[in-house]
Amino acid sequence: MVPAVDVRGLTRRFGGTLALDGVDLHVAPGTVHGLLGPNGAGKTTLLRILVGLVHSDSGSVRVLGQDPAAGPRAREGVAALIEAPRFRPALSAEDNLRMLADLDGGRAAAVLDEALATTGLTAERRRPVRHFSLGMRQRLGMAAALVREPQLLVLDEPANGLDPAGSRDMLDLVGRLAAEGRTVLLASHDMADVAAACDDVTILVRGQVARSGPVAALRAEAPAPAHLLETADDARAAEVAASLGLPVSRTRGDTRDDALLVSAAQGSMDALVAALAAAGVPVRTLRVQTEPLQALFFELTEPERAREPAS
Ligand SMILES: Nc1ncnc2c1ncn2[C@@H]1O[C@H](COP(=O)(O)OP(=O)(O)OP(=O)(O)O)[C@@H](O)[C@H]1O
Repeated sequence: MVPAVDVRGLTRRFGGTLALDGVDLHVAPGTVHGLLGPNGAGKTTLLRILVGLVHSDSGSVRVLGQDPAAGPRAREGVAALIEAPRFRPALSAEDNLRMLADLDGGRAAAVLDEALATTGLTAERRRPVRHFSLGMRQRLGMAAALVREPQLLVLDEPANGLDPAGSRDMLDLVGRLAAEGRTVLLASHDMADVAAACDDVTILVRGQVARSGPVAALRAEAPAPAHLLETADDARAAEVAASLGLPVSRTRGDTRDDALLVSAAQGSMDALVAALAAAGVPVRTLRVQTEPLQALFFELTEPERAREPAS
């Protein structure tokens, strides 16, 4: 099967900045692939190269088996939402879509209706876009990508500007598109979103791939996660944790100002809970505070900070 994205040794320099430095990226068809990285890591540059907006300096790039730099015909089947989409403010949502996608014919009307419905914009379709909020523009950007009926969707921070409900809807939409057999490559700063929505993830750091693989494998590789612990007697609980050699610090709790933070693997947490029970200290709350992917991300991007005890 032809990979949706096959990038090898990709390099791109802007003046003195090496934005991409020997990047390899493989995205299997029908999967959702997340691209994570701190500000300036090269995510947007990589996505822009994949859709032919920026050229590479060296390396090989194949998107749906084609070289995206070869021209628009080579990019058929690919649609993107990168940066704030631009629309004609005086035109309605549907007129903007019609114009952007250069739609005509019967099939086009059905595609347009479906794109508006999928992005939750049916009721707003006749409103001029100048009245749209940032989140509605983002949805319309997604609709504009969908009217092209892409096999591969390239999304740069698709939940940007969306409220929590909109952000959840966007994730659900990504899941539905993948279930239809489409491939999605999305850059995001939200680890929880990536962990929830993606099959695979690539972490870029300073233009290089720091890690790439299935989300489950990367989570398993993550350092011991921080657990939030609330008990009936935190002072005693801290002593019990310390006696087991577990790093413990104070933090703000879910239900009150004071709680404990214990960084340990699952097995050690099981032992702690048993020890607390034996010491007569009831546990009220115990949950993972840091998403494992986030812990791995911090270890890769800020190794000094990741090793500091939480305060
Ligand atoms: N057109 C450009 N001209 C000069 N430098 C650029 C250009 N585009 C990107 N860069 C630089 O390349 C590096 C990578 O930028 P890029 O936007 O790809 O990172 P990013 O991972 O998408 O960051 P963010 O999370 O902030 O969006 C940065 O140092 C940026 O300043």
